[in-house]
Amino acid sequence: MTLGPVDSSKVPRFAGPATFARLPRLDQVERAGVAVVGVPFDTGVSYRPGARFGPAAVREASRLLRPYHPGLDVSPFERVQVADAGDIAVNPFDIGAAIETIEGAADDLDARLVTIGGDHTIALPLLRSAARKHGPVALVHFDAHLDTWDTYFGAEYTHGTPFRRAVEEGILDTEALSHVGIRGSLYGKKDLEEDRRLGFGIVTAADVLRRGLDEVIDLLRQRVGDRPLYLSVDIDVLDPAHAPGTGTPEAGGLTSRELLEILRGLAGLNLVGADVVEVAPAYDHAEITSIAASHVAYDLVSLLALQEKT
Ligand SMILES: N=C(N)NCCCC(=O)O
Ligand SMILES: [Zn+2]
Ligand SMILES: [Zn+2]
Repeated sequence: MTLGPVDSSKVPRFAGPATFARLPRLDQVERAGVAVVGVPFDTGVSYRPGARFGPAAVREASRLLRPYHPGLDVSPFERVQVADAGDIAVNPFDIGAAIETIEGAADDLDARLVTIGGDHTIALPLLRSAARKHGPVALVHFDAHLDTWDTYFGAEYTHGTPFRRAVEEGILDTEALSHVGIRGSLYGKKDLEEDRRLGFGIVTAADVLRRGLDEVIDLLRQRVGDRPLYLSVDIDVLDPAHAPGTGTPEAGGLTSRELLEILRGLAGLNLVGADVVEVAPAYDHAEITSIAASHVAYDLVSLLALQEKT
């Protein structure tokens, strides 16, 4: 038996504290198989700040999530105990210290994690922790941006550089790395050359439109195979119409429907952890972005739940 969300037919959805999907806190359950954890950190951003308020906004926007996922035919919170592990208390003044804290907290949490950011810097310590448990992991990275740049103002640990650091550290399986949703201006053609040299394959936002969802899903599944897989979702992979509340928006992105369909197409892969990052609520309107992110997180939880034997 699992302890599920607060029953919305008994306690109105808009009442009470906002845990993710109104789930129990981690300290209210004996053990969780899947934990949703927040990382309120945005010291790594290159443009608009504000993703430190992402976890709180996504939890608020998650009040309307219901317990059955028809697209994946699963009741995730029955299939596995899911709990909200709260926020990791990270140092907002010291990026290195924050990275260390995130890595340690992820190691200590005895559950598969869906992490809510926070800016994209946080993917690096989360990948380190995943690789410590599973060995180098495959990555499907949804983003408008490559995030394989080298440095900003001489800084190595930023939201534009986590995946280059991860390849350098040997924590990614370089046979199985994909970006999805890439678009927008670059610093130069060499950005793409270096990204390819690191081992990444790119599905651009235009590819999603022109090649279509099924072909894209097939390609991603083939590249991942049965390797342990980490999914990282930068909410700016969505078009600014679908996610205005983010720090580095780029025109011409995916719809939330396309993103959710691709995620569902990855069901059955050996998912070991996931994040959704870069929600900056100050630029949001009518919770458009945080609702999209809460649905992404629900799909990620559901994908993890599906892997549990019944
Ligand atoms: N990870 C995100 N969202 N953005 C990276 C943008 C890096 C840049 O300013 O060039
Ligand atoms: Zn991005
Ligand atoms: Zn990113």
